[in-house]
Amino acid sequence: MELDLGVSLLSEDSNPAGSGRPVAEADIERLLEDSVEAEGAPSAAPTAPASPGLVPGALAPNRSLEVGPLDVGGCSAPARSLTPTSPAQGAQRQDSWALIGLSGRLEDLCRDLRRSVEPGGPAFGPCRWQRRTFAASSLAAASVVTLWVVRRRGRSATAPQRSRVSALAPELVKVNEGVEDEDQEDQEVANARNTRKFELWPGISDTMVDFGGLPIPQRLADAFTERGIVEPSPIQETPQVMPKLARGEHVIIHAPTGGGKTLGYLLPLLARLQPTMHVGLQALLFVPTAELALQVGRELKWLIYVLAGGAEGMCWFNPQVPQEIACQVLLSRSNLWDAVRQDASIMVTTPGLIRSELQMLKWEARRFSETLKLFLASNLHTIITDEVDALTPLQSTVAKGPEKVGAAERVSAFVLDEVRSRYRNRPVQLVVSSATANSRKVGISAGEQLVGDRIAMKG
Ligand SMILES: Nc1ncnc2c1ncn2[C@@H]1O[C@H](COP(=O)(O)OP(=O)(O)OP(=O)(O)O)[C@@H](O)[C@H]1O
Repeated sequence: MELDLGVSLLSEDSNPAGSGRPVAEADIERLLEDSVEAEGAPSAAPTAPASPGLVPGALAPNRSLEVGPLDVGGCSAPARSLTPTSPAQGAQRQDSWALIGLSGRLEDLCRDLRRSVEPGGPAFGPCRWQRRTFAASSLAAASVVTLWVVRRRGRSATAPQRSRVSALAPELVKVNEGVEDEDQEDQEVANARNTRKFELWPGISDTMVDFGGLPIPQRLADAFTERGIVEPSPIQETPQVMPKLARGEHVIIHAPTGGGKTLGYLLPLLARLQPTMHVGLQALLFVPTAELALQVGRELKWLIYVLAGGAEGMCWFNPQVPQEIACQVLLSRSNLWDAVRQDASIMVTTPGLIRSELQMLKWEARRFSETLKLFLASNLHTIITDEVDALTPLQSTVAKGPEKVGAAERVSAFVLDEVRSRYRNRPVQLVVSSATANSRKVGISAGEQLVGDRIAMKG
């Protein structure tokens, strides 16, 4: 990890040449100016005291605010004096700086910044969604990043660094020093990055019974009994599977063929379907072949039928949606547009199909490409890759053609990029299932490659 991450973070929004170029003093100045100009009406009056050195209330025109000097990852900004030209600008600037003094905001900001510099983390997302706060507090935020990166390298911030940050915003130093245990911090950061807590089974008022650590509605347990499913299979009752999936954590499920992996990932997925405000998939499920897509689709449709309360039932998580359209199995490119039109919640498909559609749209119709991006990313919270060994480049030597090589990763990366850049860095749960018992190692490393984390599980 580079020490100048803070600088890149600053440059992401402000630097048209993209990240990486050191931020010039003019960029920092422009960020501060932008934050004043872009905010329009003054923000709500801050309820906590402003940072030391700031007088409460608006900065009067011609009254100066002293900032710096600051050294962020090798880019030094000398002390400057910012002078508002109107009372409104003064009020906004004062509010912006006062935001730095709000410890709740600060904790959020610091957490997001830590997340963004975590290796493999969703780089730069927070700059966009926290633009207001971030732009307003760029100088201080960059200092936090610098401090934190120094901590990650096992060294303390230098005394001059500390005193500069402490002079600028003492609360930032406190927040940084508040976390003593690095392991605990890492765990916290990883959890915050990966998980998104949902109410399970929203809209279902049945009694819940336990199935492998996951509460399931009584109506489903009864239907299982009729099918001869009276207790969870060994992989289904492994604590690392359904309870973790229900919490939104990434999981690699590895068990021999017929071990019950499919049900193991489908139940938590169904439990996590949410009422959504707008159009778009909630879960994308990749399988290597059309036959498998049909098989998984059939299982999903049966589960949805039972959960919806039989033939006439609507979707439990959104009573305005008929159960027939909740899950779509995509077997041809035209099916994809049916799924978009019908606003499916779960799509089961082979990644090659979506990939070829995306490629076509790139050349043919940017307008449709926007629609598809919206459909794929606006509500997405889960990507499941079944039979991962058959879908990754680790198998590329035996793959039949370029379309099969890495399509799952490419589509996942495409969708994740969309989610990160447009939807406030919303975490997406990644689930990987591998059945090839005699190539456990391949399955796990392929899974890790897709999930982007070292996660192994017993099973
Ligand atoms: N707990 C259970 N008790 C009894 N039968 C089960 C249980 N869980 C799943 N099954 C049944 O076992 C069969 C195989 O399950 P499933 O398809 O989920 O296995 P899998 O591990 O996903 O296999 P594959 O690797 O082939 O995808 C299915 O018919 C399913 O309905």
